Amino acid sequence: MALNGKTAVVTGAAMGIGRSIAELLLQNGAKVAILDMNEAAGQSLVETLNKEHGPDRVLFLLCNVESGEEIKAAFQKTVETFGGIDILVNNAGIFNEIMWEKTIGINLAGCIRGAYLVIEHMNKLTGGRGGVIVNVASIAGIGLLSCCPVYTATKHGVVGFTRAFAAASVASGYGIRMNALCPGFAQTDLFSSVQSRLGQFSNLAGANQELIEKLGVLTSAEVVQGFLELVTDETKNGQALIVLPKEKKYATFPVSPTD
Ligand SMILES: NC(=O)C1=CN([C@@H]2O[C@H](COP(=O)(O)OP(=O)(O)OC[C@H]3O[C@@H](n4cnc5c(N)ncnc54)[C@H](O)[C@@H]3O)[C@@H](O)[C@H]2O)C=CC1
Ligand SMILES: CC/C=C\CC(=O)/C=C/C=C\C=C\C=C\[C@@H](O)[C@@H](O)C/C=C\CCC(=O)O
Repeated sequence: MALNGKTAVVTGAAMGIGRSIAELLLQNGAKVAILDMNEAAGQSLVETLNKEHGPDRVLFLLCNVESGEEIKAAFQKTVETFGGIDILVNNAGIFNEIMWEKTIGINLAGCIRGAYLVIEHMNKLTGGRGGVIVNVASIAGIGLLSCCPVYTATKHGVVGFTRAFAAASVASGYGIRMNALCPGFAQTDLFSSVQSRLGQFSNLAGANQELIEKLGVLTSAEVVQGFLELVTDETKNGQALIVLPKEKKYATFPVSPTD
């Protein structure tokens, strides 16, 4: 899929990894709707991006991904403004083992909510032109992080959802691909706040620090290297792309237990 002239929606894009994804999409000729619950950061980013990329290519929409109504309204506004939705990036996420139900509601349910609500705009069976969804998961969606069982569960959930949705979409003829981006640690506000939000297993902060030192820390700009491949390469569906400071690789999964 060539990006020039396509329309993308990126959740949680006012800052961090989502912001870098929005910038990359704009640099490649796409129009972008930035959805976020941080209105001040979102508005300020749109002013900056309008100056860099010209008017009428970026839209900020206040949206909490915990609300299906707000996501639905934001998608509708995007379609009215840009004429459709070709790409959805479910990026909004939090790290909070103390408020663990909220973590599930945003990281996992928010992703499912976004995907199910964008189907009506993309589904080839109902007049849509197809599209691609990228879910921002984490390496914690492939392996474990013992300091944060809930965060780990949400990201494993996102990877499982991605693989099953991708297969279901092919089997149903929707014309919608879905892939997961799985970065290691990245220098963002979420990363900086981890120590104060560990909750039940805050005793394992030291082990987490050792893992951070072992794996290294990415910049947001480095994280999104590989993102374009998941969007543009039509052969990529149901894939999970791991991004670390020194390598990028696709995750491999065990064969079906029933084979
Ligand atoms: N920073 C890291 O080390 C890693 C982050 N990730 C994932 O990347 C994604 C982005 O994380 P970061 O950029 O690090 O975080 P961040 O905290 O820097 O940015 C997250 C953005 O999402 C927005 N947001 C949060 N809750 C929201 C909600 N309910 N509705 C709408 N917007 C909401 C925030 O306002 C913020 O603009 C998350 O899904 C995170 O789990 C994955 C691997 C590593
Ligand atoms: C603490 C979370 C901070 C930021 C968000 C995030 O998603 C970061 C993920 C970064 C790296 C995850 C690495 C996971 C690696 C595992 O697959 C194993 O290779 C690690 C093996 C043992 C770790 C044992 C332990 O966690 O104590």
